[in-house]
Amino acid sequence: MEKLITADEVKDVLQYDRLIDVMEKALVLFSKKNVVQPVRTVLPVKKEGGFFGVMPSVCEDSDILGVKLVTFFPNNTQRYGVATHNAVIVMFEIKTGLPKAIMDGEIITTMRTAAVSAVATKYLAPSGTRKLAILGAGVQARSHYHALSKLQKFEEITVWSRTFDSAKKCADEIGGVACHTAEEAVKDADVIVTVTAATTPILELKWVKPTAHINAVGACQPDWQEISPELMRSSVLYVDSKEAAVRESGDVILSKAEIYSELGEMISGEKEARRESLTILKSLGMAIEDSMAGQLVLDLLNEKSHQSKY
Ligand SMILES: NC(=O)C1=CN([C@@H]2O[C@H](COP(=O)(O)OP(=O)(O)OC[C@H]3O[C@@H](n4cnc5c(N)ncnc54)[C@H](O)[C@@H]3O)[C@@H](O)[C@H]2O)C=CC1
Ligand SMILES: O=C([O-])C1=[NH+]CCC1
Repeated sequence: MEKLITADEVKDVLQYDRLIDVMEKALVLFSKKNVVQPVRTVLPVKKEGGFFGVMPSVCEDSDILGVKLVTFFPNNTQRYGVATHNAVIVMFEIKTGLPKAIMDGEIITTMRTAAVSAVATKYLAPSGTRKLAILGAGVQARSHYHALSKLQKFEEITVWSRTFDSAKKCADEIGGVACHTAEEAVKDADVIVTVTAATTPILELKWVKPTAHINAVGACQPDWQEISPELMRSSVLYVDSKEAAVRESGDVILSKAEIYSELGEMISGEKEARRESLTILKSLGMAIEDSMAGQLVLDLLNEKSHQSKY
């Protein structure tokens, strides 16, 4: 094995511009059935109310063979002062199957999830978008602000979370305004991001603009919800993977909402980008996103070492 790559090294090279392009490619490859990837294996870790997820993927057309091992321990930040999501990614040579790198997967999880939401927002946000609302004030709240700001400068940004103090801290960091209620935060918002660890709905149909685009990123278990069933059923629903959405997403399963399209099908023009309708991306996270982001990190480290030599 050639490389062990730390979180700092990943952070040093990974940039949203390149990552957003790579995620767009990953979504299309997946929907065109060029990726072999089972729905995530999830093992519960009951004492901490968490889980251990195993996410392998192969894409022979892009020389990708990798796996992410990820944990979600929702009480970590409050109890132990560490991140709630932790991960490693292992990359293998497609030709020989030899392992080529083990890298930190926390930064990649943080950034690739926001980059996928940026891809969806690029196609689905209404014209004249000016206001972004973020529900949740943790790691993904911040990464979503950074990734979505690559698309445009928002005139207004609001943040709501479980406690006003955490919303205020996040809002101060990103130049937004903290709100006391989710309803207040999403009023007139063109783009809404739900990035909470909530397990019951926090966003209602009657609060949102009829043309809003919502990136629904939390609630990745079949009995967890972030979005009200009425809002799910009233929106044009996009998902990263249909197979995963009907197995893993409580928002999809419990509302019985109809899925309109995978993101990859919409990007490649097989399905419409319904920009002027109320749209939701239900994002669960896919293994191919991690493996392709992992390969991007290897490519960027390679480019960096060449630059320093010449
Ligand atoms: N779709 C995907 O690819 C991915 C999804 N996620 C999901 O995104 C969500 C956010 O992740 P992180 O920011 O890393 O977590 P985090 O632990 O850093 O932040 C979670 C935030 O949710 C808030 N929160 C917790 N319970 C709440 C409730 N009942 N109501 C309102 N707010 C509540 C917390 O106060 C905190 O601000 C999680 O559900 C996570 O599983 C994370 C990574 C990838
Ligand atoms: O894709 C991912 O890594 C995750 N999705 C939900 C929790 C972690």
